[in-house]
Amino acid sequence: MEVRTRAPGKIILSGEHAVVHGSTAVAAAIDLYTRVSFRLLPPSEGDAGSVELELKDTGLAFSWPSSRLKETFSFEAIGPPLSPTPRPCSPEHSKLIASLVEEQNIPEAKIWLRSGIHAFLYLYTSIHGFKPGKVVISSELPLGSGLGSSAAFCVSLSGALLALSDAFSIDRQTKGWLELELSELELVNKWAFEGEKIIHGKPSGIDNTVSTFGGSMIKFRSGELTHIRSSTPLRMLITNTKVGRNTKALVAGVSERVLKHPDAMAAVFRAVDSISKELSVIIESPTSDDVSIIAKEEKLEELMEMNQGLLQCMGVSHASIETVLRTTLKYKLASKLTGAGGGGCVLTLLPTLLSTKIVDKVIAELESCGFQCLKAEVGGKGLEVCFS
Ligand SMILES: Nc1ncnc2c1ncn2[C@@H]1O[C@H](COP(=O)(O)OP(=O)(O)OP(=O)(O)O)[C@@H](O)[C@H]1O
Ligand SMILES: C[C@@](O)(CCO)CC(=O)[O-]
Ligand SMILES: [Mg+2]
Repeated sequence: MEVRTRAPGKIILSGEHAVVHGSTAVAAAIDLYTRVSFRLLPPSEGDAGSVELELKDTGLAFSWPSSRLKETFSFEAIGPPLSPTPRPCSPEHSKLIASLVEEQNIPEAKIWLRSGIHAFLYLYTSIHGFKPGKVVISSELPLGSGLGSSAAFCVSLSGALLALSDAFSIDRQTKGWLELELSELELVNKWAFEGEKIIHGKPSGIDNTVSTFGGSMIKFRSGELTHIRSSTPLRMLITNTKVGRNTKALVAGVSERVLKHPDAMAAVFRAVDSISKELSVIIESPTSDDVSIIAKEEKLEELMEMNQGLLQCMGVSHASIETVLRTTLKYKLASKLTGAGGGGCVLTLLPTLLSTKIVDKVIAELESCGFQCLKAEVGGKGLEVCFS
């Protein structure tokens, strides 16, 4: 039996980084997905089989003989890797996994894949031990660009692994895409969070939570999710600066600034918290006509600009992001970075009454700078599962 899963990426409308330090953030799923297919392989005679991973986006495939995994994890200090409940990857466990990743000779140019492969091995062996199996992963999301590719990777992977485990009492004969029960989604989210810890270092959990549960829009603070409903659909342009960056390093950079300037940074995080709270109230506020829609969108634009200013204070903007901000401002459009920053993606609010002609002009100018503009629906389903 094979299981397929898909989990969405996300945009953060306000509160990235500050959310790691306890502030409120507002985010939504987008309709770009990471997809996983997984099947357990029958061991052949005289051979215990292998755990195989194919990463379609990079054209790379990896394989670990089950016997090699067994031998590595026989190290007494960590005990068997199988775990019925989500738990963090201990430093000893992490060292053993790092040695298994090391053996794979990942090309130097793709060394950034290491953390994802590390998370894969941790989740696979924790949920299925050394059982041979094959996992194939592909994504519509740009990787390492602020749209939550790491969370979509961990959620779709955890969902697929759990769907073929004893942890789920799901009817595997049902055809088509299924949404899981709340308790099953919660379990997926917890495992995905452990995977995100391996990739991000110190994640807030917002990305995996949005990817797991989806919904129209969410407010997130200290692990708590509240669904909010936008009274008018928001149109966002996503511009990928194509400048590569790494969330773990950016999150660590902000923590260093907190150590150096604790009072100033606490004030910055408080300001972000207020912005996110106000943003969520405005998003939910009813609109009756064009005048009230324009007023609402102007407030949202101002809050996005204020949040961007504070992200600059945190040291996570980038010259490429500033170029996008300057370009969209020429058309009186407000933008902010989304996700970890340092390059990656920028959000621009496209007001409801903005003409298609202007949108096309902005996109053409941004693309002439070498950036890539993406159109994505804001809000949508979280993790889905399909058996075949
Ligand atoms: N489809 C995929 N195939 C292989 N590895 C992936 C895939 N998606 C994510 N990854 C892993 O996640 C890492 C990118 O995660 P990172 O958190 O830096 O960026 P992001 O999640 O796209 O952005 P943000 O965290 O700002 O939303 C990659 O380096 C890789 O290890
Ligand atoms: C930068 C950050 O706030 C969002 C990354 O999408 C990190 C996190 O919350 O885990
Ligand atoms: Mg990430």
